[in-house]
Amino acid sequence: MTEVKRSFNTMAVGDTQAQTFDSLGDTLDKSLLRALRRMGFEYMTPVQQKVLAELPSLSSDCLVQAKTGTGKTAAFLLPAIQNLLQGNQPPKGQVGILVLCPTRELALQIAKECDQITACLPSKLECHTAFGGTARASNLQKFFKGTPTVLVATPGRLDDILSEEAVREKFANLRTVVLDEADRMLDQGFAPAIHKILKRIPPKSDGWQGMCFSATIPAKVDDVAKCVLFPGYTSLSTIDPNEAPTVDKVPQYSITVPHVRHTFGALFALIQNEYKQNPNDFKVIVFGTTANGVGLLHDLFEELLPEFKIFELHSRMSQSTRTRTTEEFKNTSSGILFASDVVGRGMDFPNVGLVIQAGLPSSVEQYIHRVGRTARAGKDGRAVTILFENEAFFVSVHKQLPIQPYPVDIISGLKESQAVVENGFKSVREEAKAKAYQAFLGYNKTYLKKLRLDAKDLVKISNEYAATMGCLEPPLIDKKVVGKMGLKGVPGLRIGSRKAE
Ligand SMILES: Nc1ncnc2c1ncn2[C@@H]1O[C@H](COP(=O)(O)OP(=O)(O)OP(=O)(O)O)[C@@H](O)[C@H]1O
Repeated sequence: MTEVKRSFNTMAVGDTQAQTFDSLGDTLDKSLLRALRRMGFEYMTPVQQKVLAELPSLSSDCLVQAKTGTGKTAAFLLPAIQNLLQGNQPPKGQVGILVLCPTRELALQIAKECDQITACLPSKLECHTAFGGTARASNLQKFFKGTPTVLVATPGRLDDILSEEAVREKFANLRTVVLDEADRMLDQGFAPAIHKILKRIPPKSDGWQGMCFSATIPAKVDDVAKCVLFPGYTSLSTIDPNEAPTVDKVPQYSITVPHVRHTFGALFALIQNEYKQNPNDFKVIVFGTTANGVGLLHDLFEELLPEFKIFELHSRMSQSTRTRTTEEFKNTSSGILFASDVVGRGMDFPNVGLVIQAGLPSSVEQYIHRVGRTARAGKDGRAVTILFENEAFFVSVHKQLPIQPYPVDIISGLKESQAVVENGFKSVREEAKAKAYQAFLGYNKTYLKKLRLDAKDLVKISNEYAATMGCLEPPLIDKKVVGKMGLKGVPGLRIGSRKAE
């Protein structure tokens, strides 16, 4: 196999010059070094250098923060695997390293990197995955038949399979637990599953190593992280507290359009303008706010931009299609991916040159992680966020983000681009529009205060959004859904079943 040199040698750790992995002959097993060379990893990235040099021992507990796309995956896999190789292998068939991460796509990506890192070991070190959307029974059968020394899992499925005693027994000799995207793993969404998992694996007092990694570590995560870290754990960061938390190499811009309906036209004009400036290997991710909103953008832009390869990735797709599309977009040299936050964190799509966020990001952390899908592994990238007036507070509130107004005038040409968009919408299915309309209402309902809107205004702008899509009247919404959204009695909604239409 040829060696591809993908070097981070320009990235020093503070004042220290980047070092080669080969200089770690005393720390890392020769087979791991050989595999790293094969992967094209010659120099350590700052976070890899810090972890491998500054951890008191390879099995020490740690909380590690480093910017997106700077090699955190290898930074946790290498010490954990090396620790096993130093005589700490669990008995055959037992799980030694458990990695928890938020999405299925990320679990597969981490498992792939683990396989690459262990590829030159004299005997195979198996890495298994466990995540939802796949056949539970056949997955478990593979797990029991094989020797899953490493398991990369999402919390829901792991919690589910740990209800079986035979599965729990596989964890009796655990050496390391990693929380990748630790802040996400410990937030309200995942924390209940994580706590249940922690009750079902051996207690922390058994001495397993805890490792928490993320590009964003809010102060409060420190408290929660303690459930996997012993007091006195090592805290490492490659980010200066006065520095912007996003990758320095990414110029970040925003475009504020007067009304939400202009978001489509602005996105169309922006893509065209960016393509004009950088036509070679034009590889872009456009993040939308909801899965159905992303589905709609995908359907629309497939009509509007037939000359581009268009992809979509969101939670309303089957797992097999998600996995296939992830691989295709990883391997393509150009194309536009319309995505929801299922790929907002951790995913490594090589050579994405531009990230666009259409609509309000759900949090500043989410913004930072999405921007981090570009400028990875030392490459360049750009990021543009399109907001409508009520959403523009995002830029003024988060002054730590180096966001500038987009340097090209998109607004004065909006009329023409809107006309093209409205024409494109004629070919989009009514069902896709209705779903996007409902998702738009639901998403923005949770941000009413920040958007400085009341429920009545929200329905009004949602109906304008529907009109832009070419809906002659607002799509019907089920009475139950309206109740769940807390919009009962708000004027302007059309209540009823779409099935009956
Ligand atoms: N030492 C290295 N030399 C060259 N390339 C590297 C090195 N370490 C990692 N990479 C590459 O850099 C890219 C980003 O790595 P990785 O996905 O681990 O980043 P990350 O810090 O975990 O990002 P995120 O915060 O988005 O999860 C990957 O393509 C990976 O193969």
